[in-house]
Amino acid sequence: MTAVRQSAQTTENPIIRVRGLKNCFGEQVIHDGLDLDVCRGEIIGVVGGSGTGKSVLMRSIIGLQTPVEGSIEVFGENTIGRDETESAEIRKRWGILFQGGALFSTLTVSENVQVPLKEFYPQIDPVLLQEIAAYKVVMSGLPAEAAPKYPAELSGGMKKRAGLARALALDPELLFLDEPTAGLDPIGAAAFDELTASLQKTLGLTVFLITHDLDTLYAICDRVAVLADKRVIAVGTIDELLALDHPWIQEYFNGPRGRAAVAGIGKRDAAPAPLADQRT
Ligand SMILES: Nc1ncnc2c1ncn2[C@@H]1O[C@H](COP(=O)(O)OP(=O)(O)OP(=O)(O)O)[C@@H](O)[C@H]1O
Repeated sequence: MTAVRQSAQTTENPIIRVRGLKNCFGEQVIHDGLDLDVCRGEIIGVVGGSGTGKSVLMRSIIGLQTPVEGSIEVFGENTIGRDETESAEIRKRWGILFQGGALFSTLTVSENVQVPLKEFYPQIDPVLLQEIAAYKVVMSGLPAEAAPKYPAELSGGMKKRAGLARALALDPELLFLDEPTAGLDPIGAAAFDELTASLQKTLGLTVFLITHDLDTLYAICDRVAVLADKRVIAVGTIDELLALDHPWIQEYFNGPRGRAAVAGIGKRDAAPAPLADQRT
């Protein structure tokens, strides 16, 4: 890995530590010798061409994909090969927003948010459950009236926020977001970015964020990890990545869309949208 910025925190106390990861599907090798450290409290963007294995990496870290080789530690704990009780203890410290929100269509927003609470705290009082869910819904920028609605009654942006509310249900330390702004219009995407950044600051979250959205990378990511050639080829700030002479990195960040994203961030910084208006 070309670690263009390795702070002491990165090497001494990463919240996620991946070493020598290898993932295969049959003959197809997705990752080989992949290393990555995620620092506590950062928003790290994970980018790479389509099919480079960003989602498979996330699935490996959260235990949905068992690697062929390598080690993965989250919160300092090895996550591979743990029994159910041990892995549940680790799982309840993170929240996940899957692509598209992955809400249960037959449950209301409130009931969706209650799913992880019921899973980990089955004895919890039903009134308290409702109250926590209502709080998480509002925290995610949805109006309180969204709580009794079903996913089919929500816009795309509202579904993402509902998924985020569910991801925040257990007060996680670590939040995984898989392409959270995909399918949102630019205003909705910018609003979601603002929400992510604001929650990260307020709650002290670490955010692992897979995205193709250059605006998101420029607007809210502290560092970016680049996947190519079956591993993380570089990790650092965008400025640090731009200093690297790698054709994919140069094309990605310095191409027309990258330049447009830089110009757009200037405008966005000049006039941030108030959170109350970010309910797209
Ligand atoms: N369950 C699976 N079975 C077989 N192949 C899989 C499976 N999951 C992922 N793959 C393959 O692994 C590769 C990486 O997939 P992944 O979804 O991680 O890519 P990605 O970088 O997230 O892509 P995108 O940016 O398009 O979402 C792809 O070639 C995909 O077809």
